[in-house]
Amino acid sequence: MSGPEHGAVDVGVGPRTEVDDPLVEVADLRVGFGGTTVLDGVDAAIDRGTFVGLVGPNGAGKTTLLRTLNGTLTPSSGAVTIDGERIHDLSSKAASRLVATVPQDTTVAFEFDVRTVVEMGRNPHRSRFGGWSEADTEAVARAFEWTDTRQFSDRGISTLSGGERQRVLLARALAQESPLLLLDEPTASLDINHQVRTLELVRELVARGKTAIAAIHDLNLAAQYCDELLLLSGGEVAAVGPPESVLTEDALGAAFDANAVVSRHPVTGSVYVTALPEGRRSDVGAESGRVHVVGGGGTAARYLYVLDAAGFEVSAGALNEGDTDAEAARSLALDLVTVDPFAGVDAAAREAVETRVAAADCVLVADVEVGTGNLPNLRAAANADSVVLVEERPFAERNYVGPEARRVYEELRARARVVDPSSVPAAVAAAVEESAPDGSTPSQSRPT
Ligand SMILES: Nc1ncnc2c1ncn2[C@@H]1O[C@H](COP(=O)(O)OP(=O)(O)OP(=O)(O)O)[C@@H](O)[C@H]1O
Repeated sequence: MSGPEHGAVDVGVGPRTEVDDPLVEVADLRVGFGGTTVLDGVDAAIDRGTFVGLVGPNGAGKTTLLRTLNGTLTPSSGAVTIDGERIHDLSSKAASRLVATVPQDTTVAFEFDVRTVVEMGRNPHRSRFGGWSEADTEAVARAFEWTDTRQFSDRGISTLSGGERQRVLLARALAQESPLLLLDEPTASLDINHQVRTLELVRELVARGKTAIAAIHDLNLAAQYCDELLLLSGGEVAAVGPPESVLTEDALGAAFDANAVVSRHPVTGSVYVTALPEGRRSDVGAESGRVHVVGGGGTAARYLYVLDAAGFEVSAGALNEGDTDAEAARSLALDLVTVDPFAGVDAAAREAVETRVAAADCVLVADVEVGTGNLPNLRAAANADSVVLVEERPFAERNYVGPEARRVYEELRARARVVDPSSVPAAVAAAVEESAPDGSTPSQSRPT
């Protein structure tokens, strides 16, 4: 496989072995436990300087593949070659000079202090009686700095939180200075800030020539950060290639048995997967009826995607120009009412919103802040003739700007149906059906 910077890539689905400059080659790998085959004929070739995301459902074999790549598990047949060396023929020290691993389980068997744990990353480079070199000191210092863990260096490893421990084990792996870095769920216990920092760091290391393979459950993070994805399903490679060629609705349906809509993220531009509730896959693209969505600040973007993909005629607004939800609506070519940022909803925009609300078979109010900018939208929703759905958030947690905002929102909520986020598409479908009784067709034409 090759990263974007490596020129032409084959975007076809299915295992590929033709790459420009492979660091890792996996040939017909079979791995089993007892009588059960877990990896069944896996082929892969991974270019230097590529960040590959290993994705797939629980039990697909991602961890097993990583543990076979680093030599911990021995395959029943097939081979793993890293930098021209068959990994299973090497001593564990020689293998550790080629591959470093950040494991999923961050438990460390003994109570070491953090500095000692990070320094262990240098063991593969040191001779039995060799002292501590300048290169060792520098590698450890860099690893601390990159992972923002120096402040833990004197603490016992077991006193750290799961996320802090994960960063320390990343530091140990970086101190190892191997050309290949394996990460098993590197963001699983990290807060959102450290998730992004960790993946940005991996990207930076990859830009400097390292090759990284990470098992990542979050398909959207994987799509955003990885050059290529390898989708494992039932121990086989179901698809491999750039994220947009791997994360297709059909491939996700087959591998995860999931009802998913694939679109583009309005801010990052990467492929974006939204899981739909069970049982609605057959309705993708098949729904009809008009839905007006009140959102703002990114609260509504995913509903705009999901409802549009389901086939509804969706309008949105009024939203500030440049707002994340406005961008999402625009990228989907939805019927959008916008106002200039901070200008407020003027009379023309209010009328445009009221026209759309009146024409809608259902109005959906996303988890918005209740403030001056949104009041005309919320008033229009409160006066709608059709079913109004409000995404639930406890009153106490809402941010009201003034008593009028609270009054309008309470009025709205008193007449609206409260829905939880996972049931929005189903609730909209039911609401639209109610507004078109006896099989009549819900409205389809756009208000002008
Ligand atoms: N030591 C073992 N003994 C027996 N079976 C095992 C062992 N390790 C893994 N398995 C089985 O192999 C299959 C693949 O497991 P693996 O951990 O590689 O999947 P995974 O894709 O990483 O899953 P997850 O997403 O849940 O972490 C599973 O069915 C698992 O139960």
